[in-house]
Amino acid sequence: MSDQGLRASVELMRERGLGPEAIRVFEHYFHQLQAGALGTIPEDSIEPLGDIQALGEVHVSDEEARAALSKTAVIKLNGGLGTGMGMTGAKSALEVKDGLTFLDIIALQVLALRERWGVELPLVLMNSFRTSEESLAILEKYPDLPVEGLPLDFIQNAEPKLCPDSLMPVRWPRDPGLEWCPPGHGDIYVSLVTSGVLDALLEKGIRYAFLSNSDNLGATCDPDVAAWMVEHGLPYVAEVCTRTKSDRKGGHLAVRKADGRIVLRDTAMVAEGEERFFRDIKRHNTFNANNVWVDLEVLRERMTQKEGVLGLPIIVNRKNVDPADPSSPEVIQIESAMGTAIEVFEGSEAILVPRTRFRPVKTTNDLLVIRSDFFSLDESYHVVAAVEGPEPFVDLDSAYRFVSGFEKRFPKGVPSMRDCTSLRVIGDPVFGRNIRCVGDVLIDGYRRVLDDAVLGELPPGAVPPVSAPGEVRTVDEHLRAILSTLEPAPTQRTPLTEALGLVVARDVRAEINLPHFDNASMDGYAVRAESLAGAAEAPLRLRIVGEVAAGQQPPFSVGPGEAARIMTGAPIPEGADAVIAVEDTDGAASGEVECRTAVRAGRYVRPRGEDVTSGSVVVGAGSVVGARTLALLAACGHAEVEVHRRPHVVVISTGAELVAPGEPLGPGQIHDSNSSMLWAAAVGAGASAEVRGVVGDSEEELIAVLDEVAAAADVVITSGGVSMGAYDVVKGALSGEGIDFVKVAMQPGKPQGYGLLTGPGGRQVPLFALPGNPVSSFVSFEVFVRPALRRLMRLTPEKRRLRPATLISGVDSFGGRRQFGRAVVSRSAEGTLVAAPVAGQGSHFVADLSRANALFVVPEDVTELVAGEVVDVLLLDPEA
Ligand SMILES: Nc1nc2c(c(=O)[nH]1)N[C@H]1C(S)=C(S)[C@@H](COP(=O)(O)OP(=O)(O)OC[C@H]3O[C@@H](n4cnc5c(N)ncnc54)[C@H](O)[C@@H]3O)O[C@H]1N2
Ligand code: MOO
Repeated sequence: MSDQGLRASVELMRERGLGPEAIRVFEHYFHQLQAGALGTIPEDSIEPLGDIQALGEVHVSDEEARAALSKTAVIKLNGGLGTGMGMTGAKSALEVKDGLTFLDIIALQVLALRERWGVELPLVLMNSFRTSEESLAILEKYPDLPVEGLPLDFIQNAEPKLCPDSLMPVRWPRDPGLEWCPPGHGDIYVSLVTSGVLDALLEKGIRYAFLSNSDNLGATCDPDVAAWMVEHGLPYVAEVCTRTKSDRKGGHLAVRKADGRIVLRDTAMVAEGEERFFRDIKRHNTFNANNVWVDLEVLRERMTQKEGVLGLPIIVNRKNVDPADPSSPEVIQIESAMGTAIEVFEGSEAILVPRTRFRPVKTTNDLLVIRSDFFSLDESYHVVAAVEGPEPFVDLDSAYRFVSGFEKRFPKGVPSMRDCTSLRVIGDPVFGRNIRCVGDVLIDGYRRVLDDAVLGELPPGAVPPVSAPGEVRTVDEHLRAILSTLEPAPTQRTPLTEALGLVVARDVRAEINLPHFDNASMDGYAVRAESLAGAAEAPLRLRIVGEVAAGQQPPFSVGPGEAARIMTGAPIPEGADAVIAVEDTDGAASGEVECRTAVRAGRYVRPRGEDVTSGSVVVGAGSVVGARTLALLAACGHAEVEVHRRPHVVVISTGAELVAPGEPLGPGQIHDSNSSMLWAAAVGAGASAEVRGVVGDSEEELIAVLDEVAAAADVVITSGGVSMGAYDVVKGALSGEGIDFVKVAMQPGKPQGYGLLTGPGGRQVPLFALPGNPVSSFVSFEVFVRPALRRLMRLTPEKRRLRPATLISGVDSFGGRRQFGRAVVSRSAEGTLVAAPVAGQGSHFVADLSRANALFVVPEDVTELVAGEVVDVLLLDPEA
């Protein structure tokens, strides 16, 4: 790697008009990147943060508060585009509450604070070039907002995205705007200098700045924190909140052993293999709320000293040049995080604040809760909960993920959530006006929810119309919930022999004719048909002018009275229009050949384009690649075909009792049979699969393994650890990680977990947590995982066909659960199917499972079937 990449980048930055500080900072990080810096913070270099000041215990007089606020400015990070919610403009322009956008609320919060405390309290946005105009237009509504001598915003710097190998600036002519990225929010310190805002603030006597994200409505400029900072003469204060299981992925503060300074370790800064320490919420028990207070004088001094290079830890972010297109080339974005500046200042402190100061709106689930009556805006435009207790948990289906889909489905406002503990929506119903959610609500499969509906509240003894979380789901509800999260896998050009069983993503056209040229279908002699007129009555002799074998191009032509010896597949020579088979001649190799029959023109000639004409569609989108398709594609000369990518499944078994087959059994131990079984079932369904092995009963170990596999797996299947036992590790580790644990009204397979695991770079990986009993695991695979894999591969039908079969013996079943029994199904003499249930129907009978070739289905409302009754069966093996 040479400095060529750096020179080219700097050149581009100059052309774009970026200032010397921005370029110096880029150079600084570029050299670090070249030197292989990863910006990681190893666990053994830090100690947990330890005891810190809690905001609740800070006592500040009104005078101190006013004094502190009078020297403070509010700066909002406002470059976010809300791409995660399908937005393309400024995220803060989204209407979030009572018809107000984030920016309206921010402006009103600031104006209210000014009035309450009689202070100037400037508000400044750090925009990107894409958010500035739209944001300032919203703030125009507030003529009193601007403060003399200060702009309402400044624009953050930009830098080129780099090619990972050459470190050259990436070129993306399709959309050159995507060749640039902001250098992370750590750039705020540089941009404050380059924009002149830092000097302007200090000139006005503003000494402190409160920095926070504009999508965090809890981040109000709290006078108590300001006063505490002033009282203790602190250069820098970071707000942290107590960490819960659902904050395992948020960055945390820690103390660096080497110099005792506080450092921030964000997700991207975790050393390989150390995820489990990072996620250990007992060890690192607070997270960084990204609300930061800085002494601007100290900042200026430091920036001057360091010529604008604050030296924040580098973050090497790997993305695709077009973030919306995962198949676009990978790039490196050099970034830094605002909060890491904590390590730069001697004497920085952290303060523990209530979670109400961390209320970001990252998803439309968050948006629903904020918009609802669970929260209201008080007279200072602070977001306050209208009722006590935890916020409702909301999980909307994928149709609501983008703001556009969300607005369309709540055209008359969001439901009342004051009395709601959870709301899950499966499917994509449109909600009417004035709807109330009470308790736990699950909406599944509705087309619309009517005006004035009360959801979840039922008179005593009534049967719920839909099941609520924690209660029992039907098999169909659970499958629908799973499938609603899945879309066909991205397409990929794939070599022929790797495409077997995959679905063709776009029509394939022939670029040549088949046959490619007129050729012989018999060994014999190429002739002009007219030369042999009359040969049937008396043999005729033709002069042999040459010979042509398959693979040759004849350099001669065949005239009247002439013949050329020809082999099957060889091109017909010019002049000839038919072939006489060698059997109808004397077989001479040279001189003259005696022909004993006449031939019509075209006889034994396979004309060019007879099979396939160039330009025609030979394999249509949607067809499944099999041996015959491969023959055709290969014949047409295609080495690759564009198909939906084969999903890669990783299988993990859990349980301390498990040992691998081949290992001796200790007391209480059993062999792991689910790993091999689920691996084979996945491969049988068309996926590629790998066995990751056994994880014992440690949550930390499981999380570490999942962190690792989430980087490459397309689907993860775990078995075991999902029921009610004391060591149910999967349920323990993954509840609150996006995985839902439910009971499904089926037997076997009642306890089930499913959800999307978040991997590196926000990759969403479907995870199935199947029950441990071997038969339960197998049946769960058949009923839930196989259809899901088929959806990813775009194979149809997703579910196995049900066929009628006559039971040859009776069976009992639980009422209220759909039973999937195991049976041997065969054909009767009349050709109908008969099903013989295997003897062992318990969830642990592996031998009877292996004997069976079908599952039979006993519906939920049936408790007994007698011999001779007809049941639906799913045949597990293809019929010959
Ligand atoms: N009190 C309750 N207990 C159980 C309930 C319940 O509702 N309340 N549900 C039962 C049902 S139904 C099932 S199914 C199982 C599911 O159990 P887990 O998923 O938690 O699985 P484990 O407890 O880890 O194991 C169950 C069983 O399967 C054996 N096993 C586990 N993994 C493997 C493997 N890889 N290869 C072979 N065998 C395996 C394990 O040794 C246990 O015997 O819970 C019931 N309990
Ligand atoms: O429902 Mo469990 O799955 O009986 O074995």
